[in-house]
Amino acid sequence: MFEFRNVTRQFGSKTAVDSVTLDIPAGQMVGIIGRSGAGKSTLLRMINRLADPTSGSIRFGDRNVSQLKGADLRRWHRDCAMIFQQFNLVPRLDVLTNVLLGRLNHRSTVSSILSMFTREERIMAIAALERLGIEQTALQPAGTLSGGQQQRVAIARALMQEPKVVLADEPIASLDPLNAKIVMDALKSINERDGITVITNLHTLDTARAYCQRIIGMAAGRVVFDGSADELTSEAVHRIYGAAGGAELDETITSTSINVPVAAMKMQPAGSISPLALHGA
Ligand SMILES: Nc1ncnc2c1ncn2[C@@H]1O[C@H](COP(=O)(O)OP(=O)(O)OP(=O)(O)O)[C@@H](O)[C@H]1O
Repeated sequence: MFEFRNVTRQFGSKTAVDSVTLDIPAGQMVGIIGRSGAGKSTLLRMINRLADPTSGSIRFGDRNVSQLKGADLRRWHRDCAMIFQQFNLVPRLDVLTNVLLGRLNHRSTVSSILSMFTREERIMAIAALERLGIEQTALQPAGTLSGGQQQRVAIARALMQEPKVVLADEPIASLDPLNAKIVMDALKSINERDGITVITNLHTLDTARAYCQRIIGMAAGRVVFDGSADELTSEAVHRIYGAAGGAELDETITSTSINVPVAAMKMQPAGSISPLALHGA
């Protein structure tokens, strides 16, 4: 269970996250939506301690996440895996080794430096790749894979951590609709099958509606919506996307068109704007 209490993060005079108070029970799949600059990434980064709150606190069970240091912080990084828009793999290392790197926080420094992974860990890594449907890429350099495959490797690496929480920062923003669906299906499976809490930033409403049991809408650093897909009315959509700009907003422009048939996407004339180009609109 996460407890956010008046979490605020300032960068100079800019308030990126403004007094956020939330509870997230274990096992939820939560989508955070909002315009570019609404504070979504900063909120996620504070959970993973890539940024610290200027004030307020984030607790997970009996741990005060914002105060963890040393071995406790390393344990937190093990329990809280993060997936990024740009995958963050080591491109020249093979896929299997990239996945095995997810075990580093489980190991002593010496065995990590020597890359001494056990047979069990290698079997576990192959099983994770099989689960994501990319075991045939195990020996390829990660940098030679397509974006969708690389994101699946990143998810396999996250699974190797045996985390309690997976944070995903715009995990499908660089992907075509078919790969976006594969990656979101994988995150949903991690949530439903393994009971892992998943918190993901999404630029797009339709994805949040389709995959997340709970949607949190942010505007100008504040939570302006918190509810289910059914509760996300057009009035709520305007509160989330309109508050920052005031412009009239058509819900379709926040869509990845994850449900658009791939054939239809391919039929677009060269040079036309694909729905994906509208990310962050
Ligand atoms: N390291 C930083 N230094 C200065 N300002 C920052 C920093 N990180 C974020 N900001 C500012 O804080 C605000 C929120 O940024 P954040 O990246 O959290 O938004 P976001 O909703 O994730 O946007 P996007 O969807 O574009 O990633 C923005 O105005 C941004 O410019």
